[in-house]
Amino acid sequence: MVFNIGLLGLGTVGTGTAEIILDNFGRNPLLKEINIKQAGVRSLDKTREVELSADVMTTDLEAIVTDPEIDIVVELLGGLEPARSLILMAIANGKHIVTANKAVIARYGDEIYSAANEAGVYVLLEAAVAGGIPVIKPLKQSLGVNRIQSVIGIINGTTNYILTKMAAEGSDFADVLAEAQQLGYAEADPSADVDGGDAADKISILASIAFGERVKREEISCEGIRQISATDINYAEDLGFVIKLLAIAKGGKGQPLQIRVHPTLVPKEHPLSNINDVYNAVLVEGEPLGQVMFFGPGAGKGATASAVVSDIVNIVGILKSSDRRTNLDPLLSCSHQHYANLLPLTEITTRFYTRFLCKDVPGVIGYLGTCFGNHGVSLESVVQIGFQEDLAEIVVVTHDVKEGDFRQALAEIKDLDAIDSIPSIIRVL
Ligand SMILES: NC(=O)C1=CN([C@@H]2O[C@H](COP(=O)(O)OP(=O)(O)OC[C@H]3O[C@@H](n4cnc5c(N)ncnc54)[C@H](OP(=O)(O)O)[C@@H]3O)[C@@H](O)[C@H]2O)C=CC1
Ligand SMILES: N[C@@H](CC=O)C(=O)O
Ligand code: NA
Repeated sequence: MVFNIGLLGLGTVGTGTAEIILDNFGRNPLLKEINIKQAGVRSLDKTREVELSADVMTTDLEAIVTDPEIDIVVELLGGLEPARSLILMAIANGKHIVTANKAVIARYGDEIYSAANEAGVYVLLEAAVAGGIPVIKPLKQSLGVNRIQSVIGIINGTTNYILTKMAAEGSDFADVLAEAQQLGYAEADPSADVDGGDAADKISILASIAFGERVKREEISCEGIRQISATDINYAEDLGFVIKLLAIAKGGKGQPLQIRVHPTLVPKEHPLSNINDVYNAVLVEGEPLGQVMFFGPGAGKGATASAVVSDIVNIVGILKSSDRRTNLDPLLSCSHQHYANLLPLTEITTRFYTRFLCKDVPGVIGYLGTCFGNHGVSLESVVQIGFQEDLAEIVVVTHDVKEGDFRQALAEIKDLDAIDSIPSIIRVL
């Protein structure tokens, strides 16, 4: 049998996908039954790393998603439009979908999965979260009977690459970002990586699967890494931490979910502290399983294409074994009905690292302690690290506190005469 694929996009991931399909020796035998019928791109004049015949290449993407001979549409364009409309049009034409596009699923998953369920087609997206690491399918299937308590991940390769190089080599932020772009890790608009939006897209998808509810993407609190300085990386190191961009989803026991993305001081003995470069990791905690961690390459051509093609092969396997399209496998499809209630950030409990620049007047540490005490914030450590010109640099790490109480204490501290500025506030795992 031959299963026809329509590729939308032949960039980094599309090229990797075509390469695996065309070079099938020693891989899953089902690959031999997969044919790339069309590949849709923006420009036919670009030199391509992969050779596809001229009649396969097209700029007419609508013709691909409406082609009656195409069984599976593989969306690797990125961005919201035309990706969303093409996916919906493909579904309306009875095509199964494989996509790596977390941005479109995080925002339009509701619309896309409702249409797919109606049409009796699959929308598989293993490549959309943590690139080549199997995490979507394991969460849905292998871990599906657990009550999930938390999903904590380093799920953006670009920012992990940048933070690793800044910490290890003292590299400049802009230089390392350019390297990550060159290596094909970054999004077309890299601010999605750097400002945390890509990780927020991904954690909204993971949380939705782990906790069985839809998540409104716009409700996820999200901070990126632009403000992380060499000073904080060095102080974190001295205090026994590394700085990572974490995506955190916690819930269970009928409580509202908390979902957030922010740079975090991770203790060096924590398993996530050792995840470096473009590698990603997702730490899942559930009952009765306990902890399990998924680790591997989170971006890049081959790694991401591995997940894309595995999803294609999954659908081919189903198509070969059944012709009843209306009975979707519940472990591969999405049947969420309601939206989760998210806990406001002011209600979450976490530790904080805060760096203050203070006028070098007697008793300043005492003033800080009093303000924090007024709001029930207890301190794990207070260190006067050094001086910046004539200002004393003081670093405070709190115990677990409610974020709202901590912010109120900071508002009071900002008004103290002795405080010049508060250059950094970073949560601690
Ligand atoms: N790169 C990575 O490591 C990873 C990427 N992803 C996701 O995979 C998807 C693809 O990413 P990536 O391969 O890096 O992106 P690229 O920018 O490298 O490739 C995009 C491809 O889509 C084509 N394209 C884009 N817009 C249009 C349009 N309007 N009309 C026609 N063709 C269009 C481009 O055509 P042309 O070549 O002619 O310009 C190009 O071939 C994104 O959703 C991304 O988030 C997921 C995991 C990892
Ligand atoms: N830009 C993304 C690509 C994979 O999803 C990343 O850096 O992780
Ligand atoms: Na994945």
